[in-house]
Amino acid sequence: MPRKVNCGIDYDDGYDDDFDDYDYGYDVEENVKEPSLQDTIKRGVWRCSLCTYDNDDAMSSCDICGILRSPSVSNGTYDEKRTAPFKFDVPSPDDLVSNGLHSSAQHSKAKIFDFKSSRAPSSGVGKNEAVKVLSSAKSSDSSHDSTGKDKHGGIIFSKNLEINTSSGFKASDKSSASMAKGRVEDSDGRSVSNNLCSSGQSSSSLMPKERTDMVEDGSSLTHGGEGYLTSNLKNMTLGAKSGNSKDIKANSRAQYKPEKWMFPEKAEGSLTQLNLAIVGHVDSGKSTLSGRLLHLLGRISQKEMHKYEKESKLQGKGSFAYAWALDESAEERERGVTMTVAVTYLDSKRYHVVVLDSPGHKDFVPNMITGATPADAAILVIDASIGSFEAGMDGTKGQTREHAQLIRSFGVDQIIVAVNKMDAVEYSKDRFDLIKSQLGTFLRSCDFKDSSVTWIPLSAVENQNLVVAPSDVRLSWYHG
Ligand SMILES: Nc1nc2c(ncn2[C@@H]2O[C@H](COP(=O)(O)OP(=O)(O)OP(=O)(O)O)[C@@H](O)[C@H]2O)c(=O)[nH]1
Repeated sequence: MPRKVNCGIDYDDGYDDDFDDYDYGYDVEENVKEPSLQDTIKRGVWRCSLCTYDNDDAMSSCDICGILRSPSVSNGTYDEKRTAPFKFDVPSPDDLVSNGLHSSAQHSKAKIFDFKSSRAPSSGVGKNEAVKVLSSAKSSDSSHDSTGKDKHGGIIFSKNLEINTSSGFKASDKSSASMAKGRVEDSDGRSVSNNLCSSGQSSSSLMPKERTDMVEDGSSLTHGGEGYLTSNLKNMTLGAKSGNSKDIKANSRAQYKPEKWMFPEKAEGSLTQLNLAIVGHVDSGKSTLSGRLLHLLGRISQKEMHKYEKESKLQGKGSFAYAWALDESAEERERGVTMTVAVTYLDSKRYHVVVLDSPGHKDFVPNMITGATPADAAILVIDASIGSFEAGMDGTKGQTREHAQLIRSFGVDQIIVAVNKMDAVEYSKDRFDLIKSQLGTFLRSCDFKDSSVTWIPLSAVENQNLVVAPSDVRLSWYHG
């Protein structure tokens, strides 16, 4: 179940109390009679057919669960006979929420990415900041401008990444809102991913895709890599996700065609949602990278960052300051380990990028599966340090392998490999090339095409190759 990461907006209601973050103006009174349906209709609200929340008449979808308002409810009138036509042989309302409504614009044009961007939330995902996925998995109960040139990778979000999407992920405005996701047991996830790599079948032969390359500048989508990290998201395109015979849910989704009224009217200028999973072995720096990007792109203010730095230092975990923006729970912060999928977003001119920061620890693979399933694209974060990359590639314990397999099984066929912590290996080209060679072979066995993988050497801690070209001379061999 997703939970928003609370960064960016301070819900100060003007009263100097301790509850500014949560004060929605609802004073609890005892013995207050529940308003009847008729009462709510008169008040200019409509009641959600799923969760029964009384929404303001102006809302086109439920503020709590995201279910669309039935077209039969209009102009303040309510036709009781015509409630939402959910049938048992079609996905439930929860499926609609979890599948997402915005990403379902499968034929939508791909647009150029620009991260200089706005802080305004898109209509697609609620007005708050972010969500954090709290899986019900049992384990969680335990204790700028891009001008890429080179042929390697890119500054992290930039060129050459074509995103295919068939799913979405609608984050409701309320933290408590349930974002129902299918619960996938660990064993299932593992067997699916294992089968994936052993199938040896080409995804394209199994699931012909409608893939529409609509990069506005018409630039090539061939990979090899160019630019810094953010510049590699600029050329993303949206189409149908590429699947595989073992694809977890592509088939079931493909069979179902939502009716027209189920899609909210897309306001002019509204953004298309793109779900970006951040995955990788434990401690590879996923949260630090995500936090750094949020900060660099203006989603975390300087003031908030100071707060995280101060608090993390006080707990003797100064190096986790950026990760704290994503890892919010006391336990996650104390252990320095992400346990649930943190969800936040970045807005570009065209896309509302929902960032799904996944846990890397093997105990939390079920959480990763639950939270990252709707991914349209992924950043696979690698720890370049000696021994750490090797640990992630370990056949039985390495989550680099497992996450790559899982992401592919979710239908994601384009990834950015963020070779992080390059500072720890003196930005060595040899180390980068070795990682690229070994991991590249494995990714190929998972049915990732070379042309769909972008490689970027970077350092989240030293802010190298994230949103601008690297300044450290030791990375001069990289021509991003
Ligand atoms: N030297 C160096 N350390 C880094 C870098 N990025 C992250 N780290 C450190 O790596 C440690 C783990 O970082 P996290 O961001 O928590 O890693 P994670 O992948 O999110 O961890 P899990 O979600 O628990 O798997 C922290 O001490 C970070 O400071 C980097 O670029 N260079």
